[in-house]
Amino acid sequence: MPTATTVAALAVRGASWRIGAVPIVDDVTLDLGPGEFVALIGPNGAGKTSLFNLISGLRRPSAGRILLGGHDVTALAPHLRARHGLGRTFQTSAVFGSLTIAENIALAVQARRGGAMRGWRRSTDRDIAARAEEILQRVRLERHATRIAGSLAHGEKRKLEIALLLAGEPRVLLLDEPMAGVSLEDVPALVEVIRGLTAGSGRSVLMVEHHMDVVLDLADRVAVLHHGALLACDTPEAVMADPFVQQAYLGEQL
Ligand SMILES: Nc1ncnc2c1ncn2[C@@H]1O[C@H](COP(=O)(O)OP(=O)(O)OP(=O)(O)O)[C@@H](O)[C@H]1O
Repeated sequence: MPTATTVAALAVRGASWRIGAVPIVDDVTLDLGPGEFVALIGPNGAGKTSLFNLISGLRRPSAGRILLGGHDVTALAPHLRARHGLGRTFQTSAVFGSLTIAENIALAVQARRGGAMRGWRRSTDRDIAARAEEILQRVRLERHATRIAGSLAHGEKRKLEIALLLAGEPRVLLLDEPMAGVSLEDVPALVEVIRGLTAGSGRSVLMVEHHMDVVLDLADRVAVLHHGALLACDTPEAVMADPFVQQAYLGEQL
């Protein structure tokens, strides 16, 4: 959790989103410190995706603010929030299926470098190749670099999506159900790649995930949404022991 002296990597301040009079996200306040890993949980329909949409800018909050690294981005479009260090994966894939893994990553790095360097100097091919290689290793896909992305199983495709996100040099990553569709035997390797996203990098992660074993393994803190409101946000142990959380989810899968 950020202290008074650190600027939160992501700060959600009193964010609400209503459809008509119905609150879908209800006055949520949540801070993510640099390097912190927070899991966002809650039953189907609790408002997790809607909160992600407010943070990434796909939706404008009815009230409240979103700050990235201390900058108020509430009025900014999604691509402008990316410039403030925000990256988001989607449950649907953004991968070019007919290109290889290496080509997909190199293209993403080139897109980022080309954009960032415009008007000054463009990155050389060698810079791009070196950064693409670094990312390949970080997501542990180096042995599969020449495989066609469209032929990958869910677990590897998910790693590639994370690689494409890393090409954008994000400071805050929003991961939306990264384990969805991934076969059980591929889960541990993907968990290790995701764990590596925050380790030693100062990068922060906010992850929606239904697999509680994955949540408890990865998260520094767990935020619980219930009917759009934040019911609890604490260490995994404290949240699991919280009687309000237990009561709210009695008989429901978290
Ligand atoms: N554009 C929309 N129009 C009407 N209702 C919406 C819209 N988007 C979300 N909702 C409603 O808001 C509530 C929260 O939806 P949301 O998808 O954010 O929940 P969630 O916690 O992500 O659920 P899940 O775990 O199933 O993905 C649901 O009742 C949903 O039907």
